[in-house]
Amino acid sequence: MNNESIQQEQERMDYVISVITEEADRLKSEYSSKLEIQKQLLKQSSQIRINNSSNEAMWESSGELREFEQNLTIKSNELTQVQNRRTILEKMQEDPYFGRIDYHNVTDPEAEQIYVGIGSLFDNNDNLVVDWRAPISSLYYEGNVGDQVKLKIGDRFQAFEVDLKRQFRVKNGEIVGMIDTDNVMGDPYLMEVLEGGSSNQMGPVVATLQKEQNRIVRDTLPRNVLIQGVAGSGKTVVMMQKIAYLLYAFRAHLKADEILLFSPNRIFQAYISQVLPSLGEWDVEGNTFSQFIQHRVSNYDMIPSDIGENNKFSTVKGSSQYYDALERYSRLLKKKYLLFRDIKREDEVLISKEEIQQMFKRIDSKGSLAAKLDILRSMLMQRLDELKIIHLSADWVDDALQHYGTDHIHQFERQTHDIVKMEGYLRKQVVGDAFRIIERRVNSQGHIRYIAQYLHFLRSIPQLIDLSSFGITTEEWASHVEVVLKDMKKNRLSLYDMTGYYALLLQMKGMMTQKAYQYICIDEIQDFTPFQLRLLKKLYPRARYIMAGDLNQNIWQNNLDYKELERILEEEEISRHLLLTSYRSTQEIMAFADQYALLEDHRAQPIRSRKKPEVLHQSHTHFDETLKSRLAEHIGKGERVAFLTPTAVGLNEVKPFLESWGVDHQVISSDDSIMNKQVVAMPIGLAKGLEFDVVVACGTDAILASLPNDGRQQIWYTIFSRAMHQLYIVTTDEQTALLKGTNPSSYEVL
Ligand SMILES: Nc1ncnc2c1ncn2[C@@H]1O[C@H](COP(=O)(O)OP(=O)(O)OP(=O)(O)O)[C@@H](O)[C@H]1O
Repeated sequence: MNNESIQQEQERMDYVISVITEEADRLKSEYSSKLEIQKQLLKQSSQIRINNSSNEAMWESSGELREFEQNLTIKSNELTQVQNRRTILEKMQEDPYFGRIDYHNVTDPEAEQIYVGIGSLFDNNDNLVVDWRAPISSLYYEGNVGDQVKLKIGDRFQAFEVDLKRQFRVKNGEIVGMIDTDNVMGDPYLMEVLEGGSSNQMGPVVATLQKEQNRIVRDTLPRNVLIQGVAGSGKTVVMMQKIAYLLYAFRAHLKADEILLFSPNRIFQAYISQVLPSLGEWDVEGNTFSQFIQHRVSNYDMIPSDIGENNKFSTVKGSSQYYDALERYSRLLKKKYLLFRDIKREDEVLISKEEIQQMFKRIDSKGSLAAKLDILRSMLMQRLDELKIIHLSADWVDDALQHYGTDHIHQFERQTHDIVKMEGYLRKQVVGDAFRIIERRVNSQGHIRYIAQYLHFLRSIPQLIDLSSFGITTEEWASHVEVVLKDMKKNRLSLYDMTGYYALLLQMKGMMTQKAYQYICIDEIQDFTPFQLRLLKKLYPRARYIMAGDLNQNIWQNNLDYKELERILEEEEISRHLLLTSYRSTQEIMAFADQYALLEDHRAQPIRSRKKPEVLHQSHTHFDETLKSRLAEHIGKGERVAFLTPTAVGLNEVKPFLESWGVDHQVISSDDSIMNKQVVAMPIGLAKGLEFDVVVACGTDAILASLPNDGRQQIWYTIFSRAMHQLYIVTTDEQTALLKGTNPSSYEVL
């Protein structure tokens, strides 16, 4: 590339930056004046009062208030839009675009040119920068020089030929690298990005998004999408870019808060939290499934769980059979087994549970259990109205009247000028006050013993599910229910029971008000149980599902297979993609890790090479010194190092080493930690989806032996594939079971 072209490109970039700065300055003052208006409106809103001097005045003033509130919402949306655009412009001032494409329409030889960046920019009618998500920008991702690419522009397909593909590397508005790429060279900037260091936060990947990834990002037709792929193949990257793409492509109909994104844990959630904002998309709701359920069952604490603690009981509770059992049980509840409690005023039974049971039986409803319970609720409210009339002359009302303050009585007297009427009013008030709380309880179905009902459901499981197919005897199940009961008494529930309990609540209470998400995006889908997914489908039946996962990383042994997934999504179309190129780890790391992969056809195709993984035996005398000196080298280069163990128990082996070494480090053993140190130690359950420059895989054979056989390979595969550049494996001794069956030429022994 000659200096003249670099200079020309820099001149153009300088001009583009000046246009960006102009728009940014204009928006700055627009923002200030809009903010001022907003403040004024807020001030006014606090002064508005509903005029209730007459019905007419009340209607009029409440209409005004509504109009005022609408206006306020519009203004606040405008303010957010301006602010979002300002943030994008701020980023573009530093790095206005990353690519240029020269092309022509095959039916028209006139040459065209676009510059592609994270946002669009216009100078009068000139499109100085095209958003990476615009249809024409696909040429940057799909086209190599000389290629013909068919694109759907508007509603028709057109074919384009790429004449030039230029990539820029820009720092603070200066072009520091510029390359014209062709088919032969591949993507040199991609290699540069991949050779770079890892970070505490994932960034957007728009400049080097690959063709196969771009296709998935832009494929919006199918209702449901499943992105499968080997570790580090960019499943998360694609999912995040796809969300940003959807928000651009359907901006007229889709708002960011209509997308719900599930992450495997909160540490990962923090890791990806900046990707969408840096693409100009805020407000996508992120959640872990545990948080999602805990938020809905707030009266219980969730018992934390670790890999290997999942036992045969959780397998049952995560299964589709358990969900079927719950639905059958709910149908049975329409006829019998519902557990009610008396409706009482203090100690006095107003409506006994037997009476409620009779009322429920009398309801002839063809609808759901929830609908039948809703009818019951109305009947109970009616009954309470009758009881209120009866209670007007009750002794307890007489007693209450004795204790009424004289001021209160005088006030009524003044209003009525009639002693008999006054007493009537007072009695109504006393009864009304006493019944209000009872009515509220009935309204929220407080007469149903939900917790007891869930326990009853648990106890009924042997009649509803063939437990022997899960290797469980009826006696074992019964003693397990006792354990759950003990936990419930301490206000604790496992994720599995909390989910089951919530699903049963939904059957009884109906769907309650659920937000209408248009898209549910699930990363690490293999970590979900069939039960959890059926619950989500029940909650959001009309949502489209975008899912990413890798069965080789099924460390929780949740028994989800993709056939089951189709059934759960009710045979709706699922567009499947398989990504095999590994962008994260080197060829040597993946060659080693692949020996632990269960799926034959999911073999990684890495594109970088470095050193083979190195094995260190703890029993060797120089173990400590060797490991320390190796790691010190990495740390000196600014690389991030993670000690990863199969379970939290494994951390006990790592801690003494790190403490005696004295290196600044962080031991992460719970989901709510913030990862911020260069050296960390954590169990793999918390490192799902993360990556580090260097991984030290630790875990003695004793820990391994405590894990169920089935999940071990997936655990090791997941641990090894977190490493980008270098992998160390620490074993207890030379005869370790861990390396049995692996090819000795795939690693070095230190
Ligand atoms: N096209 C790309 N350009 C640059 N980097 C990429 C690209 N695709 C993926 N990467 C990088 O590869 C790494 C792995 O990506 P990502 O985490 O999305 O993979 P994954 O398939 O979700 O992995 P896992 O299943 O192990 O969680 C990240 O550092 C990501 O930034």
